[in-house]
Amino acid sequence: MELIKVHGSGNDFFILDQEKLGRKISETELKRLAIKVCDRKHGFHGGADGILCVLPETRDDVLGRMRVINADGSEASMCGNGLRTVARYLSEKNGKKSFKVATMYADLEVEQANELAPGVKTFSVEISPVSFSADDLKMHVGKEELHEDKLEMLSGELKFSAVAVPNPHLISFVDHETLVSEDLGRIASYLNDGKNALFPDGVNVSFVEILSENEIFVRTYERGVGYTNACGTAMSASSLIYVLEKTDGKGFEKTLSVKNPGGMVKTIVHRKEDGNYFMSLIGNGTFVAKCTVSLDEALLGDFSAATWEETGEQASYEKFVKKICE
Ligand SMILES: N[C@@H](CCC[C@H](N)C(=O)O)C(=O)O
Repeated sequence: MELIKVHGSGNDFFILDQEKLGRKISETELKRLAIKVCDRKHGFHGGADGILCVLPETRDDVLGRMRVINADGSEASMCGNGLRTVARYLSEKNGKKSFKVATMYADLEVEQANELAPGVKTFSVEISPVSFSADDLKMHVGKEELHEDKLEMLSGELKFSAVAVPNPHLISFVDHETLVSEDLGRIASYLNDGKNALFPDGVNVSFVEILSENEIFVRTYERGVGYTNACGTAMSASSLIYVLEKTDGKGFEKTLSVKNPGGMVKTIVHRKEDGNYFMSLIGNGTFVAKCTVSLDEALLGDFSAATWEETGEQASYEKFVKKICE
């Protein structure tokens, strides 16, 4: 089986192209594969945040389908950082620069963009559909929507907004001290324990610090994963809430820099004529290594005979991160 180790802002994945596998991988195998391969201690080459399974599509403008399997084997409806890497994969496979990728709930527009820095392949992807409704969020907080509201059961101080893009996100604007505190882990691990009444299906939780008018920092604890270097849908959701709550709506169609522990992306928040929102998420789609591993051995967690061939792209990405941190 061929795998490609990829990342978007340090949010890392293995791409598995179902078409190249030769046989259909079963649901049980896919879940088990994600758990085994992604394990940070015993997985393949340091593990990953998830597996991105690429499946064929027959429609002309849709070049493929992306399925997102989190490190714990659960399936997510979307993955923004992952979609950039899948967009790049399908772009190179089909020799096209602009097309659509099917995801669980929508066919999303993707296109190659100007490189963020020399040697850093960059893609822009659509993040949508957007919903604030408790039903779509599978949220039970006694309110239909959450917009900068307190949730006393989580914190006496913090205010939260909730939005599905379409995976669920809970967002709080905080000061720097709170951003780096243990509060994020405490709140997010409780909300993702599978037992709590507020988000029984879990939720991605982000703390956001406003750095300047056009710059925010987003730190995320992901459902099904834990702390990540970055979460693309969280950065898009945070950008939307930022524009709605902190710019009096003046931030639409403006490019925002979104810093994260793994690097930086750009976002643009759009409002359509029908009043609906969508975001453009622009950032790296880095291929770290091309790998081969036997599926049967991977399912047993045995990677002793696997191969790992670095592409050399990571060096350019690290140079880019060094520059933005100066
Ligand atoms: N890292 C992703 C989101 C992956 C899915 C998430 N953990 C969930 O369960 O919703 C991103 O870049 O958006």
